[in-house]
Amino acid sequence: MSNQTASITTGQIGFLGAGSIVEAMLSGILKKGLTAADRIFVTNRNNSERLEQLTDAYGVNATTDKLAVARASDILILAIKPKDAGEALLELRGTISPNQLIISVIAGVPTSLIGEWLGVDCPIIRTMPNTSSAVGLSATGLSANAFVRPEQLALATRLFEAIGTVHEVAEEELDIITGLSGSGPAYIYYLVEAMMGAGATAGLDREMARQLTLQTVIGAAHMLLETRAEPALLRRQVTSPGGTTQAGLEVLESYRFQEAVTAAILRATERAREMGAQYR
Ligand SMILES: NC(=O)C1=CN([C@@H]2O[C@H](COP(=O)(O)OP(=O)(O)OC[C@H]3O[C@@H](n4cnc5c(N)ncnc54)[C@H](O)[C@@H]3O)[C@@H](O)[C@H]2O)C=CC1
Ligand SMILES: O=C(O)[C@@H]1CCC=N1
Repeated sequence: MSNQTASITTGQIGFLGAGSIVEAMLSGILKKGLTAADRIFVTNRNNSERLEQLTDAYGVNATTDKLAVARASDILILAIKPKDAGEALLELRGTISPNQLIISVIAGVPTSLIGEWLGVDCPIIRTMPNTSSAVGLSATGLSANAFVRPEQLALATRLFEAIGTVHEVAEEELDIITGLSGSGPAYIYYLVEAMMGAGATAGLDREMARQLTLQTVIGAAHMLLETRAEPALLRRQVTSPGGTTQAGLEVLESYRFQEAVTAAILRATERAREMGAQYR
């Protein structure tokens, strides 16, 4: 089966911001053939070395002329930090027309505030992908404001479906999605760091500990997907009474592992809400 998807737009796609999430999205979008690299324009605050790096790696166009990119983009993807959003979008005031589609990946910042900064009633789709976009495995949530037409929502959905799964949600839920699956890859990497480190500390070759850990994570994810069984049931199937897993889980429980993970996700969600309010 081909990995390629038909091109989703003949127009120009601009990225305001050229950081980690943009690189992950570019990589996924181009791998899937969603559009030609020469239809993509990337811009950032003033780091021309970074722009050159993206041009070399992906063949996209890059410029520090943000206003030109904003004006010429049929789809403008906002990928700047929440703290920079106000300044950056106020700079674009007067350049955006209601015919353009704005897609934001900015954590915490509501569509109402983006529209206010841009000074125009335009279609805005707020999204929360994650960096697994680079390998076509993002878990993305998205929500459209009242100006988005059905075909624009369909286009954005196709764009994110090409780099992972998509859930359309109420806008308030995006803050939870930010804490859960936007930040989520970092929690998994943190666990993997600990597992690999423990394997090596206990005496395994580091590369072998890495391979065993990764295969364990992939295997567990596939078990959850393919059997559709509850994680608690799959956990019990691994846990022989009085055995090694029970001994290990008891230690995790003594460190309140589940409480820690729950608190982390709730705190990240709260932080998304704080950022939306803090930077307005
Ligand atoms: N990194 C991640 O896993 C994810 C990040 N996000 C969101 O994406 C946004 C970007 O995050 P990262 O890529 O991680 O950040 P980053 O720090 O790697 O990149 C930010 C980019 O914005 C540019 N920038 C700053 N001010 C600007 C301005 N005034 N005009 C134009 N460009 C400007 C910077 O030059 C840089 O290229 C954030 O709002 C974040 O919440 C969303 C999903 C996942
Ligand atoms: O850490 C952050 O704020 C961003 C949003 C989700 C992932 N990274």
